[in-house]
Parts: sequence; structure tokens; C-alpha cells
Amino acid sequence: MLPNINFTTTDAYKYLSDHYIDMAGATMKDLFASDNERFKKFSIKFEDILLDYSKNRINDETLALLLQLAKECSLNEAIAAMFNGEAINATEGRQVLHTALRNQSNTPVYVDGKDVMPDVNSVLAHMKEFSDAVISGSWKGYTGKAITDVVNIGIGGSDLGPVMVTEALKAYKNHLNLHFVSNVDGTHIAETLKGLNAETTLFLIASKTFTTQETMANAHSAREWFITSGGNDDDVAKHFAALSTNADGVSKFGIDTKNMFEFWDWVGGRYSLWSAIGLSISLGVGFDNFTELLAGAHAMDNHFKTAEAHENLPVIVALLGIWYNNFFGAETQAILPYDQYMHRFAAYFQQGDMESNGKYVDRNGEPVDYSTGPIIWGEPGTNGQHAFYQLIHQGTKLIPCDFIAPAQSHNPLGEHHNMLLSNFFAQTEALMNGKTEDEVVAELKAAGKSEEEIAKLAQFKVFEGNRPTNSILVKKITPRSLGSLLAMYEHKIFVQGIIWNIYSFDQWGVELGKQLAGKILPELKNNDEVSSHDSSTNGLINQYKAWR
Ligand SMILES: O=P(O)(O)OC[C@H]1O[C@H](O)[C@H](O)[C@@H](O)[C@@H]1O
Repeated sequence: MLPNINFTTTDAYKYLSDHYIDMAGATMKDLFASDNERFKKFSIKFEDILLDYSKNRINDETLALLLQLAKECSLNEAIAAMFNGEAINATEGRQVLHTALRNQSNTPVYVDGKDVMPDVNSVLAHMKEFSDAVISGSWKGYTGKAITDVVNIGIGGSDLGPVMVTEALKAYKNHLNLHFVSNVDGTHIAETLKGLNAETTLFLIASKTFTTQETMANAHSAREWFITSGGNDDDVAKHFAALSTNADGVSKFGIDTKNMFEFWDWVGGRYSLWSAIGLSISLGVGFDNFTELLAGAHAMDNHFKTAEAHENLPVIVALLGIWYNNFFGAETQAILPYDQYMHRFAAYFQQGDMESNGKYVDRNGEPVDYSTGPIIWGEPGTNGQHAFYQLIHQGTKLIPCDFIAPAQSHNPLGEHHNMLLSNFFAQTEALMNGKTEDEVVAELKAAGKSEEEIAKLAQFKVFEGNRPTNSILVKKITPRSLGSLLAMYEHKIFVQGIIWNIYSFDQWGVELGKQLAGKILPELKNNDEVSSHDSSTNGLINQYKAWR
């Protein structure tokens, strides 16, 4: 059972509310000036990952109170409940065991009294065998040619994870060309299929439920394309594999269940890249690298399970998020990787975080009277700097940012990496220190500006500073370190959901739109005027019919 505690009724919350009043006026600049140990105190190293959280609006007391909050919310009990396979996804009646998928130590993990590890290992063995065969070319298409292109068809958790990881690990890629089709917009599949050869293309139909409208539509179109390109029904087995929990749905679609890579309903869609949903990763970078990714995540799982809260990366990152979300009123959280390969990282955690913690009803079914999950967004640095950092530096909103960068580049080209990292260091320094009016005036004077010009300009060039950041410096983005980083964010989401007393592993909020689309679709099949909706929806549908 998960604890059921309204965190706003805890002692720690009360103390934090008072403490916030002091800290709201404190500047990080002063906090650094008064404490030589600050970096040492507020940074944690885990394997090849350094989390520096010293550039936050916290002091020793803040941290102590946040840790007390975690304790009062029975975080340790909640962590144990998840790892032990309790059905903590209560509204769906499911366990939450993506950690079992990467449980490289192979200790038993029980679901309803049955150890799931033998099944997990047997699917991994199947994935290895299949990946090896496709990569080596011993898996042949229907005309005897080796596979050159792999198209993953899936959406949400059956797309974002594989896309993000295969992009992040592109430096490890083999010769197979990977493609991802998610959108039901026919353009996505049409553009992807252009230039592909059915004889050498493998489709992975990735869907936990195997009922998702977008994925099924794209899968049927892919099958049709395959048949019109010369394949026949018997050849489908050589070109289509399914990654799913739904064996019936898979065989109804016409995919041989021999080509099905199974996973289980205790794996949430947005936590599924570690499961058979990761087959495109294993194909793209090889099974050994996929295993390393799992191993890195497993190492973080162990850290999360066993490290004391004050040196526990996911716990610290989560508590800092609570501090800004619930005391400073921050609405968003930016994730800014200084690594081009990680360009889909923020998009991935948009689903991970927002689908998990975007909930206004607590675990008692009552509306909450506090803020829950943040809006997650971000783009790789330095592109973001030239686009939206203006608002982070000088806007009216407080935006806590996670800066992530590798110390070693996979492409050490001249001075590029030093240039990139100089920006990474400079941005967090600038956000913290800002620039005072005196500094601005002195600069303008030194640049030879007149008194009049200085008076006109100075205010606009002032940076308040005191804007919080975490810096996550990774030695190198490898399958292992990436796995650890991903698991760190996953567990951060978990910790926050525990403190907010919400159910982080369901996603009822995506259902209503699906339901209504299901009602509207038949109305679009004829040209009759529609009058069953509100006037806006009617008006839009009728104009669509007139224009199409
Ligand atoms: O993998 P599937 O069953 O096709 O689901 C794909 C996605 O669709 C749903 O709408 C959920 O919101 C997501 O959590 C899920 O990842």
C-alpha cells in the first residue's frame, strides 16, 4: 500500500512555508559568498554522473526540511512498495515494475506470487536472437535479401522512448536505418515509406494494448504497402514483428505470435523502453548496448533503493522540484541537454512527467488544493539560447532548469566541444549571478557610451539573476550513463507523485479525447450537416466537410 498523506498537513510543510519567506529574499550569490563548502555540500556523484545542485535557492535548512518532508510522506515505504511489486497503480489494479525489466542482478521479482524474471529473461533472449539475426543479415526478407531498414510504428510510450534513445545513442549505431512512424496523419507513413524497399524493410508494430487507433491505422497501411509492393500474406512473417502485451490482438492482425515480443501490464507505456518496446534500440545499436542501457538503469535503481535520501539523486532532484513548484509557484521545468544527440530527451520526459503527474485528484479521489506536475519542456543548448533563453533570464516567470552535458563528445571536432561547454557553464553562472545596474553602467562607460545613452539603456541590460539550475555533468553519454540518467528522472517523477499523493501510473486524462474522436469519426464519413455538438464544434466540422 502506498502511504496516503496530504503533504500540506505535515510539520515539514509548515516549516517550509515559514522558511520560504526567508529564502524568497535570499540570493544565491550571497549564499555562495557565505559558504565555501557549498559546491561540495550540494553536489552528488553517481558513477560517471555529477549532479551539482548548489545553484539553487536553498541552504542547509531548506534541504533538511525537504528531506523531513520526504520522510513524513513515508517515501521509503513507497519506494519499497514499488520495488516489491505491490499494485501501486491502484486505479488500473497493476504493479509498477519497469525496474524488473532491467533487474540485471536477476533476484526474483514477484507478481501475484510468481517470479517474473524467467519471462523477462526469455523475452530478452528472444530480442537478442532476433537482433543478432537481423543485424548480421542472416534474417532474410521474402526475396532472400537482408534487412536494411527498420520502421517502428507506435505512438506515445511506444515511440518516444525508442526515438529518444536511438537518437541519443546514434554514435553507437550500426548499418540498419531506423525510422519511426507515430502520427495518424497519413503524411508520416507516406513520407517514411517513400524510398523504402519492401524486400528489405522490417516493420515493428509497437503497441502495449495493440488497440491504439493511430498505430493500428499505420500498421494496416504499412501492411497494404507491403502487399502492393509485391509481398504476399505468407511473407508478412518475415517483415512484421509485434511488440505488445496483447497476443490476441497481434494474431488477429495477422502477425505470427512467433514474431511477437511480449511484455506485461505491469509495465506502463511511458516506462516501456526497457521492455520489448526497446527492440528498435536493440536493432539499432545492438543487443549488447541495449543490455548496457538496462545495466545503467539498474545501477540507478539500486542507488534509489539504497542510498540515504540526502545523497540520493532522484530524491534530491524531486525535492528541489517540489520546492519550486509548491513554494515558489513555478509552473514549468526546463530540461536543456547540451548534447545534440539528446535532442528528443525533453520531449520524452514531457510524456514521462506530464502523463504521470498531471493529475488534480489525489489518492482519496479528492481534488487537490496544491499544484502538482510541472510543465516539462526544453530543447538542446545552444539552440535554446538563441530562441527562448531571453525569457529564462529576464522574463517574469521563475523557470528552474536542468542543464545536462557530457564532458566527452562523440565528435571531438576542433574547439566545438569547449565552445559548447563554455556555454553550458556560462548559462548557469549567468542565471545565478545576473548583472547589476552598476555593472551594466560600468560596462557601458567602458564601451564609450555617453551619459545620456547609458541612462536610456541601462535598465534593459540588467539581469536580476537568482534563477535556479541543476547542472548534470556526465563523463560521456554511453548506453550505461544514459540508462542511469533516464532511471534518475523516472524515479524523480515517482518521488514527486508520492509527495503530491497522486497516482502517477495511470493516464485517464487521455481517454476523453479518444472517446469523442471515436464518436466524431463516423460523422465525417458522409456529407450530412452535423448538429449534434455545440455550435463551435458543429461549425468546424461542417466547414471541414465543405472544404475537403
Ligand atoms: O502502446 P499503446 O498501447 O499503443 O499506447 C500508446 C500510448 O497511448 C495512450 O494514449 C497513452 O496515453 C500512452 O501512455 C501510451 O504510451
